[in-house]
Amino acid sequence: MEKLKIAGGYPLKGTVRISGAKNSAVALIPATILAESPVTIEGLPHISDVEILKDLLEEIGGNVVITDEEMTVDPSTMISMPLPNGKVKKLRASYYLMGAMLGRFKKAVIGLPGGCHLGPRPIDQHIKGFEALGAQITNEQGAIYLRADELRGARIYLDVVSVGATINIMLAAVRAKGRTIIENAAKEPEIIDVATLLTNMGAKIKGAGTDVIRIDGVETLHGCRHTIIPDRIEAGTYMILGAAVGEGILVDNVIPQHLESLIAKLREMGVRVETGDDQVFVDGSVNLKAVDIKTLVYPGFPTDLQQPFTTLLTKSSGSSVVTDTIYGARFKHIDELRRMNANIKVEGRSAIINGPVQLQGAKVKASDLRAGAALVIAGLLAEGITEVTGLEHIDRGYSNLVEKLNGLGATVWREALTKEELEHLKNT
Ligand SMILES: CC(=O)N[C@H]1[C@@H](OP(=O)(O)OP(=O)(O)OC[C@H]2O[C@@H](n3ccc(=O)[nH]c3=O)[C@H](O)[C@@H]2O)O[C@H](CO)[C@@H](O)[C@@H]1O
Ligand SMILES: C=C(OP(=O)(O)O)C(=O)O
Repeated sequence: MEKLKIAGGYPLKGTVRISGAKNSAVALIPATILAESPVTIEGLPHISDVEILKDLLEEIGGNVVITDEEMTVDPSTMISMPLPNGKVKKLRASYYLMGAMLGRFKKAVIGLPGGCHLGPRPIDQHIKGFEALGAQITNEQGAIYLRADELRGARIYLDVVSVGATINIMLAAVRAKGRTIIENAAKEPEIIDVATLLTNMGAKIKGAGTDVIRIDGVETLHGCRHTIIPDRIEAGTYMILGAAVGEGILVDNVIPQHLESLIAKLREMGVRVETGDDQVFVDGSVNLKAVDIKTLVYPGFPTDLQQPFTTLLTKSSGSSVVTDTIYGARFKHIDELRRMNANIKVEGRSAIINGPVQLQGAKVKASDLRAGAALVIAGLLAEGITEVTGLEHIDRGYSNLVEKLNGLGATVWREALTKEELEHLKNT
């Protein structure tokens, strides 16, 4: 196991290129199960979620080849192998195996998903959708058993706007008989990306990106080639970092429209942000004003940027309030930021940040992926050396992090944990 060491307190500048979106990749890869011939996905991020999904597709008999940023999946030899335990527990998106295997094989056994611990993360809306399509579902010892004689299109109203449920229902419904209508669907760009892949595979989908999606089921789906959209959360993380320690950072390969809520907030703080067709320039060498943020479903401020943004607010003058309406307990990074001298209080679903403070280097632990991003930015802002453990979380979602940061002039490196540190981590 390793830790990340960061020599903080130095300004960064230069260009960083954003990788393909994690939250698209982790749905596109399971979607390949639905095809009858090979599918190639381009622009893959180098992240552990992708590696685990590759292994899971191989476990069910798929032939998967990855060369750098491209994955080709031949799904023709796949079978509906039960996956009740093991690697499915390591990521959230293993729930997409349910929709895809139900769509193709009309049966699946998938262990309940893992992913970031952000408080309760139920999948009742996924189950409600599959049942409406005609599946019988039971939960036995932590695994979901799904079976259908046939899938029939249905009108499904989501009680909660859910990215995962919207995509999962879409995955099953493309192979159902007749029309499915998903109402109160989520509108995140990753949903459009998955619908684009499925459409290129021969599916009939209208309305992805709006809150009503119509799917007309088809008999077969075929292979195709697809390029993943840029990761708006990775891009947003580097934009926040640019505002925190940047003296001019160009974030390249980004769709600026996907980040309008963040751009508006950065400008409200006084940060200079300029947008091009597929680039965003951020200059943070200014005094930052305190602002409030409230996370919302897309196109509102993304919950996945809340934690990194909290770090930025430690540098701004005044009192800022961050409210997470999606995950009310997504504040595990706060205790670690406090160790680094941040002045933050948590009250219910909100964190109140008083700034500016000069963060100090410390030994901290990432409890989840974006907590990790928050601590890395804190380490770059802090005086002295910061050591971040819990890298397995960061590796789930940040492609080539060390290389990208050092490319901007940072001094960041990975180091093996000592025996004492390993022992200490086991006991905490
Ligand atoms: C792999 C992936 O794409 N992960 C993203 C996805 O997670 P995920 O798809 O798990 O998140 P959802 O959009 O489903 O969750 C949104 C809210 O709905 C609730 N809910 C969800 C499903 C359900 O059946 N019942 C229910 O009550 C959740 O507890 C949460 O409060 O969207 C989240 C919200 O933008 C992001 O933080 C995650 O990065
Ligand atoms: C919460 C996240 O991921 P996941 O849903 O995969 O746990 C995230 O990407 O911030």
